Amino acid sequence: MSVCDAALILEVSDHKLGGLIPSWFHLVTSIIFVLALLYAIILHMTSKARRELQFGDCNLPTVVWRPRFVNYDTRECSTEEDNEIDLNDEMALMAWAEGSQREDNHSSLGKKRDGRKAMGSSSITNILPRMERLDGPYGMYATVYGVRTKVVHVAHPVPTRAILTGAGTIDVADVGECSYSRQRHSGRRTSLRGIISGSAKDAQVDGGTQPRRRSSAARFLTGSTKSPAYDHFKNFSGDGVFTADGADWKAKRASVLHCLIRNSNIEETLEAQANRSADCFEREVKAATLLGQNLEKAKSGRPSLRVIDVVPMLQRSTVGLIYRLITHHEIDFSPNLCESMTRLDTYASSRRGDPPSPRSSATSLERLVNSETSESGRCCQVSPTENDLDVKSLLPTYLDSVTKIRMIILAQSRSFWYLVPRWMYRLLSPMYREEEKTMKPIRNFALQTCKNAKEGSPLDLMRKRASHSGSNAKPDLVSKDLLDEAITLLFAGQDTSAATLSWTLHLLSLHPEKQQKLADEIKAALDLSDTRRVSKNIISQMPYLDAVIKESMRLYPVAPFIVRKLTSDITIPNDSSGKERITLPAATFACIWIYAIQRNPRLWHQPEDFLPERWIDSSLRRMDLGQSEYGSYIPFAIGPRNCLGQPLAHVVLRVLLARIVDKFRAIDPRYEALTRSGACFDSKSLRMDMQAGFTVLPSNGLRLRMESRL
Ligand code: HEM
Repeated sequence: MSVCDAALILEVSDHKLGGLIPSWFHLVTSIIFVLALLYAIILHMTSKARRELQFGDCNLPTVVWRPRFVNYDTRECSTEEDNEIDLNDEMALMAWAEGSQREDNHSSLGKKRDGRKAMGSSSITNILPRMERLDGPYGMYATVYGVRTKVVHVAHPVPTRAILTGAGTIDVADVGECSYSRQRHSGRRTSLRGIISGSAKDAQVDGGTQPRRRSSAARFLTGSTKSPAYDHFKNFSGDGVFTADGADWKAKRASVLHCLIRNSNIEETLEAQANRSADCFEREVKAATLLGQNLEKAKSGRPSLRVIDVVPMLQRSTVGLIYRLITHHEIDFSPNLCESMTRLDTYASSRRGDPPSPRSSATSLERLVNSETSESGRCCQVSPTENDLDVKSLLPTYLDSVTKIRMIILAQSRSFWYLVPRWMYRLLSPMYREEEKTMKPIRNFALQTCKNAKEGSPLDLMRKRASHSGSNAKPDLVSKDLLDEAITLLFAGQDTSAATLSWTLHLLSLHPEKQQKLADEIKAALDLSDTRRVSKNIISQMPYLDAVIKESMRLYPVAPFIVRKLTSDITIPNDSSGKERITLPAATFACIWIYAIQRNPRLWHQPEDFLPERWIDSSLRRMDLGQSEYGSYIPFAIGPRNCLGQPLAHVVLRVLLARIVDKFRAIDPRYEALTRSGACFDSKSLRMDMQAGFTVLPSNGLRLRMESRL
């Protein structure tokens, strides 16, 4: 029955009743009718999409997923709850540890989170049990998101390879025996048997004897794209290389690679800059520890354990690194020691009633930090220029804002607003207003970065290339393309490295014996160099360092999932029979759960354990099917849109971690208290939650005691 029919019936009955039905009644009934009709249309579309995924060639268990009417929740940033126990207070910690032993609830600290968890980390951490329950081919399942957006969830290397690189897809034109499109990957190929069975066991490197496709067809391409799955990033990174698509992306990626990564002296620059960032981190940790100890003494008269949150310190040192790399503007972003000491001095004097003497205290702290810092750990403090001051003053709000924007963007993609047109989101959503407010400091910082870029620096070189110069931009103006790229590179270069190092320190603090093993390896390697600076050459002599970083990125890939939209049907063999096929239909979104692939028990032996040895010990290596099947370990993604900064990250992570572990012992006070109390506990229970952003940091920071090794 149409709306007109309904109106006619109402009119007729109204006529019969002699016009007794009031006009508001007509209005209300019509509205109800239209809404019911709309609902029926939505139901029809949703079930059609569901049928497409559930039956036919796709054949996946499918659930309908309703987006939430949520706004971004600022409580995500709150640290109050985790500060319930003062980690600086030894007595409180011991009481907690003893209490935990009695109640066996030592996981409560750092784990007690309410409904907020449901927004982000739980959907990442629960993905494997959900897949297990639904039992689809390769563990895949599908969701209809909103009305008819089809999403396939993947945590297995076979569909992952097919989606991200095009490898392992079946030529649908072939009948009878299956033939497979395959590609070279880092010089090796996966075996057909492995692909068919879906088991990594059989997917060893082979000699490439399987049939190859003769004609060049779209199937050799990846068959997937980022657009429009990443449109909700557009307000953040605009048309930078991360979000651009098609020819624009190709030109931008080529430009960034040319100007930043393939720069002739990038290796030396990177090594020097990474060591400089390590110097800054070291100085900051020492200053914060001393400052905190003095503050505590001034407050209570007794010494404290001095636990510090290392996440913002790592963020400052990594943002300094990427900033210097892309601008050639020499600056470090450590907070001013004098200012901090002045604050402490004023506080102490006000308690004593003395007049404050900021200068003497500031100088003494500076002297103390420098005296405790080895030759290599001293930052060269050049007198700041106006440009330095400008960009330094923007840094604190910049870092707060990038931390927050990660959560806003994720919240938006999981909300109702993701499904409506962008203009509607901009006009009506309070989340958009929050997003805009958060973007202002990010744009200001990136703008200042572009302005400070020196002649010959990567940003300056990009400014002169067609890909980034903008159509009408005057040479002295910053084009939108360049600004977008600066936002992209500053974020991609900083957030990912800081987060990876945070997770690595977190895991090492929960495994002191492995930390010691690493420190011994670093010491042996650095003892051979007179400066104690880490070079690429030294890195190559530290296999355990490499293994620790790999293992930490396996357990905590900082981009826990990535999304693509399929541009053509993707047909792969079904894992149960190998002869049947599954076709993921074009226009479907694929969510590749990197976090879940890298913890998949089908691929990894003791998947939840922190076991760096698995990367070195040949007998352990053999137990990990994931180590030999391409697509099982993908913290940097694979395919044409893999991480562009991977070569940089490789050096930065190793130099920084080696320098940090060489200087400090990272101690988790909770682990220490539980050990001292004699409790029997599993260190996994002390692992931090992940903050719900599109990249993941430890929720509520990472509070450690950084004890000097010297
Ligand atoms: C621990 C360090 C890093 C990790 C784990 C990491 C991880 C990733 C991942 C998983 C992607 C794919 C994202 C997606 O498809 O949604 C990606 C893309 C990207 N990464 Fe990284 N990254 C790291 C460091 C860096 C650094 C240091 C830079 C640059 C200076 C960088 C620049 C980029 C860019 C520009 C892209 C987009 C590439 C494109 O779409 O063509 N990354 N990264």
